[in-house]
Amino acid sequence: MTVTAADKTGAHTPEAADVITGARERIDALDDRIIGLIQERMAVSAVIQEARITSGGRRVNLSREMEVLDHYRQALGKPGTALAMTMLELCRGRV
Ligand SMILES: C=C(O[C@@H]1C=C(C(=O)O)C=C[C@H]1O)C(=O)O
Repeated sequence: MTVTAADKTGAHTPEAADVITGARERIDALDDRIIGLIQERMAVSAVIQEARITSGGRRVNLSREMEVLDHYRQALGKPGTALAMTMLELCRGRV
C-alpha cells in the first residue's frame, strides 16, 4: 500500500501537505543544529567541571545551576525550567 504525503502529514489537502512537509524539513534541520549546540555545551561544561574537580572542588555548583535555570525560565516560562534541568543532567550527569 502506498503512503501518501497526506497520510504522513495528517493534512486534508495537498496544499497543506506541501506546507507541512517543507516546514518539517526546516524543523529537522533546526533540531540537528540544536543537538549540535547541546553537544558543544556538554563539552564546554565538561571543561569547567574537570577544572573544578582537579582543583579539589565538586562537580556540581548549585548556585550557578540556579542562574542557568532562571535564565531559561525567564526566556521560555515554566517549561524552560524543565528543559534546563534536562540539559543540566546531560551536561553533568544525575545528582
Ligand atoms: C559548568 C559548570 O559546572 C556544572 C555544570 C553546569 C552547566 O552545565 O551549566 C552548571 C553548574 C555546575 O553544576 C559551572 O559551574 O559553570
